[in-house]
Amino acid sequence: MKIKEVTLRHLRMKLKFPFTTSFGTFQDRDFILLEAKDESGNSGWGESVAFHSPWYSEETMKTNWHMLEDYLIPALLNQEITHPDEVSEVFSNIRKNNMAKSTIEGAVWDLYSQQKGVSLASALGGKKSKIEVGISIGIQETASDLLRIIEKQVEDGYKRMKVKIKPGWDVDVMREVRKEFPDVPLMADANSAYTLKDIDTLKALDEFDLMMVEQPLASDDIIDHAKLQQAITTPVCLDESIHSYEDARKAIELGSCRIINIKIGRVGGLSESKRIHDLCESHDIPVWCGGMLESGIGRAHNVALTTLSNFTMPGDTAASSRYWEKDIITPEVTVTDGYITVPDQPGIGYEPDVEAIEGFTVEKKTFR
Ligand SMILES: O=C(O)CCC(=O)c1ccccc1C(=O)O
Ligand SMILES: [Mg+2]
Repeated sequence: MKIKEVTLRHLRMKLKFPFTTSFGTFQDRDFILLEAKDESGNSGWGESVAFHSPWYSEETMKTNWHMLEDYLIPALLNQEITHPDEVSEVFSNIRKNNMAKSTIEGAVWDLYSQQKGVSLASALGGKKSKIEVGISIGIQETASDLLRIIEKQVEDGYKRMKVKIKPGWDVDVMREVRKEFPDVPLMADANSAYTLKDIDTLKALDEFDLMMVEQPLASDDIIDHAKLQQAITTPVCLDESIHSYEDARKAIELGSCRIINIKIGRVGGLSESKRIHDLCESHDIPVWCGGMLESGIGRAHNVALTTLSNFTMPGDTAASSRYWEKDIITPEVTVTDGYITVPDQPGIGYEPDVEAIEGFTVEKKTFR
């Protein structure tokens, strides 16, 4: 296969509800959508999960646009590719910028599976026909607001509740949640809001029988997390700290976590996600698929990845309607009794809604 043409679009979509984490609040979602065309004129789609601002990681929508326009697209255009795993070789002399790389690699995976006539899920080696999903709930004004939201999500069937925490919104809040929902599968995500000085607070979370605490310490750390994991009974899950197979290998070797959240963009694409998945599987480390407030395109890639066997814990890939008044794929991603049915059509399995995409487009550029 050869990529003959790439179109970048800057989209701006309004989130239904503001989403607050320990590092800031998201209201609008600005992101890049990438369409790659092969020699037969088929289109493959990829989404950059980089945010407008460098809060979650150093990458932003603009750094991704720059990397794609000036390095990644020129490197890949007209190159003969027989398998998407080769994309990372084409980019091997370009350091990091994983979310930018993943944007175009995802589109190549979509094209590849269309050409093979199989779903992206089965091209990746996934076997599940439905996947179990949970939901991530941002920091609220009051604990009672949080409790009402959890009540609604439990009613809607979501399989586990993830509550965002930060200093001052942690132990007391989790205690209230546990009191009202003693049996609900529950976890907390700190997005790096703590240090080892807060060890007593983090130890106090052990009382709530959490499935895990996600990324409590620094976004680039695996040493202190290993110390923390020694000191608490709640399993530590790493998100921000894992950018590659090598990071995962070292974290497992050090005992920095017992669970890993895989985000396709953060690790540079689906091929690397699969390698991390396989490594974790061989070490009995369960994985789950994280979310980045994606539109339908990124969401479809997450659904496909989650069909791999070691995705044994519910991920953050909730229904399109949780985020958007109108998504950019048809059908939208829907959740029934906590499950998403995996599409079996070739490629990502959802149809990009080009009219809706054009409606959200702020800027567009085509490269040949
Ligand atoms: O619903 C989602 O897409 C996941 C929401 C979420 O938890 C999140 C959202 C923005 C940035 C980081 C994270 C995270 O998983 O840490
Ligand atoms: Mg997280």
